[in-house]
Amino acid sequence: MVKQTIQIFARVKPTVRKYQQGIYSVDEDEKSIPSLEIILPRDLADGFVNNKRESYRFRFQRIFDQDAKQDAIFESIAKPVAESVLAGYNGTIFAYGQTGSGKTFTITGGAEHYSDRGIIPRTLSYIFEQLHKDGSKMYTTHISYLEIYNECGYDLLDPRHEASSLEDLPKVTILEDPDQNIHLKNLSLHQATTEEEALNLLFLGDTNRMIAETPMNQASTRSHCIFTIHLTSKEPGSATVRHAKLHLVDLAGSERVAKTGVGGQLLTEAKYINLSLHYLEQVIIALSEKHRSHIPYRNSMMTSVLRDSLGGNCMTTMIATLSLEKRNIDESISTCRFAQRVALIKNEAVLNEEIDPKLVILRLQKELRELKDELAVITGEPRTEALTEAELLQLEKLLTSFLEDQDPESRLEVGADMRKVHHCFHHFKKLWNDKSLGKKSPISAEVTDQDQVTQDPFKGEEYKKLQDILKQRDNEINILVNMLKKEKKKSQDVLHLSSTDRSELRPSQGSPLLPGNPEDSQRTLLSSAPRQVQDIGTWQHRSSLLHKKAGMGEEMSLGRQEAFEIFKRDHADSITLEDNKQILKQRFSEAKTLGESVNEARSKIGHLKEEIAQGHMQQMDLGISENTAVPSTPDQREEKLRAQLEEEKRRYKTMFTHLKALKVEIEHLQLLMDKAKVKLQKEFEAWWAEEATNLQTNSPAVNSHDHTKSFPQTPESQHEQPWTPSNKRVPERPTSSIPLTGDNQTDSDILAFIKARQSILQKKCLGVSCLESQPSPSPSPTFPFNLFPRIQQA
Ligand SMILES: Nc1ncnc2c1ncn2[C@@H]1O[C@H](COP(=O)(O)OP(=O)(O)OP(=O)(O)O)[C@@H](O)[C@H]1O
Repeated sequence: MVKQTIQIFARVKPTVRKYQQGIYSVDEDEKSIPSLEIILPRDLADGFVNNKRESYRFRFQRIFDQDAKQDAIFESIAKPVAESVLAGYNGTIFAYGQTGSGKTFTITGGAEHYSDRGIIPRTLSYIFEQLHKDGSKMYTTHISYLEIYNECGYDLLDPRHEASSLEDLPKVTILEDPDQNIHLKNLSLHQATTEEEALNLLFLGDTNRMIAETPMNQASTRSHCIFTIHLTSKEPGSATVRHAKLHLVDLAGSERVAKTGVGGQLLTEAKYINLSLHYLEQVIIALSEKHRSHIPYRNSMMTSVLRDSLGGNCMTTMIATLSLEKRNIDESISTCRFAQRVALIKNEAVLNEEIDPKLVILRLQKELRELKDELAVITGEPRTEALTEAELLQLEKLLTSFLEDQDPESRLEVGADMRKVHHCFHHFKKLWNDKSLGKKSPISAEVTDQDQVTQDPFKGEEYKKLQDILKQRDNEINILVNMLKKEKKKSQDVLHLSSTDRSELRPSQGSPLLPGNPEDSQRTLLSSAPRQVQDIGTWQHRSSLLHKKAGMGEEMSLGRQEAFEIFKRDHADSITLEDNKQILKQRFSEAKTLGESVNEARSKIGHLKEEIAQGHMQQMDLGISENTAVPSTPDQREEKLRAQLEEEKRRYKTMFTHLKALKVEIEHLQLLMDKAKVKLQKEFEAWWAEEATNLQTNSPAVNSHDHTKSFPQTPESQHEQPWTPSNKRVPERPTSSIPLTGDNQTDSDILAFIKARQSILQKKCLGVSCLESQPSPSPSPTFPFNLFPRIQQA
């Protein structure tokens, strides 16, 4: 058992103005416990009661200041927890802090750069690396991903549901057994045999979370997410199985108080934005107070799920995320106070071991059999059913070893089963009879089987019967072999077909290791044939899921497509997308070159082996023709070849390891890009819908169903006749004719597109030459909509 208090760490998010003067200081003197001092600025302090303290000091295991990178966070915080999980203990890491303080960034990571990977992907990578290295145990890994919103649990990984809102996801409920163990009904567990499979699950869950969120339920802000890695390990031959769970928790934003209109007074506890965080705090308070017998875990779903992590069987770590800007000082102090309380909680982690249930069942079955036999002997009701073939075989073995044993003291143990006892007697009788027959006619021992057949008509019949059975078995075996051959051919065809499909996807594919187009094929890099089939499946599934989720399944009209292209081009994320695309291309070309070298090394190894084998053959031939002994020590040439072979193998191994690492990076980058694409699509859809609604309410052209009404197209005409919701001049003064269809949806699509194009053109115009021709352009002269909010903000 390991007794440990919950470890607390602080992480300060980079502020816009780096290190705001005098707001906080970090004391990380090696001799003392690291502490964070938050200093209330004078003006802020003045506003409160007179005896208000001006600075607060909080102690943490470690404080990560603004420049701390994700790899440092993983090394110091997550790696030790992952190690305990690998050893068989439960672990939890949870991030707590106000909205926007960096919880998601710390737990999952940022979507912009590969180096921004958070604790979850890095932990998965570390765990799979360790599992791969440790050949002494058999491991199985499962993943689950739970979201809790408004006291309801949702399964983010359910493969049958393609959610468009949170309610579409399967609801997860809590069940408690008599031993007070919590079970989550409806939460699916997915086996992941590789890091890649586990990352795909993380990606699926994150996409579900993003798609399901609505403006009312800003998923990451208002909900809690628990990503769990379930690890089972067993030593070969051992009956003991170890189970360990690692919860990686991204809590909802912790801003606990809202400002009321009256004097900015803080609201009371009853007005917590997030009730379950309030209950979490109550559990923490109860646990940190001595002599409290009742801990109110059951008050909320989140505390019930995390029951073991808080004061139970778990190694738990908390990361307090802080956004230390002037306006966030209250929240930051409150987060630190919460952490100080958490640090008082003691956990007792034990190894979760149990005997393999399958072995227990086998043992109990054997015991039951023996007891039944004994009972039958005692009650005088012997069992009448015939012994099974397996039982007879086992008995024959026992008899043979008993008879062959020269020790006069040896015993024949057949248990309390009368059928077996009878069988033994029968066997002995037969032996006895055979022996006495043998004594009577010693010649009989020399008689051949065939002779016996002709001599004894009864035995001849048996012999024929046996021959028939043998023939029958031969036929059966032939049929089965044919079937097997057919199956093998079928599976080879499937593999061949899939790799052909794949090569069609990749126009410039040169070798199985070298996919041609980075955009759609790196994911399968390096995989062997059966894996490739599986990879394609995963990728196609994910890709179609994505497209369906983002509404890309429906065909876009040309106008909408054009608007989407413009939206995409001008979107703030497009630079990141482009950057990642470039990095991806670069990585892919590195992988391609490396793949070529790996292939080269592989064929070189093959050639060297062949040369060595040929050398051997020549020596053997020589030995045979000259009738001399083959030299037992290798000659110089062979030694040289062997040295080259070793060198080539080393080179191959190094390059292969590098290639594997590149593959992981490429896949991660692709996940990031996929995610960014979904986000973009989603934002576009939202914007499009909003524009369409606005147009429907504002435009008389649509409302009146006048098919001949039209819309201005050129920026020039716009400048002459500005269109605003109030003057609605456009339909009255058409400058070009765009016929509308009369169908509300279609018309609003057309109108929204035209508006979008106008706005873009206008922006371009404002940005370049029109500034010169227009004496005083208004910042948003004609367009009533906020077309690209991000651009305008920028
Ligand atoms: N350490 C950091 N370095 C760089 N960027 C960061 C860091 N921490 C947070 N950010 C950025 O700040 C923004 C808000 O962070 P994040 O979404 O992680 O906050 P959060 O606490 O999870 O908020 P919420 O409660 O709404 O989920 C994101 O754009 C994120 O990329």
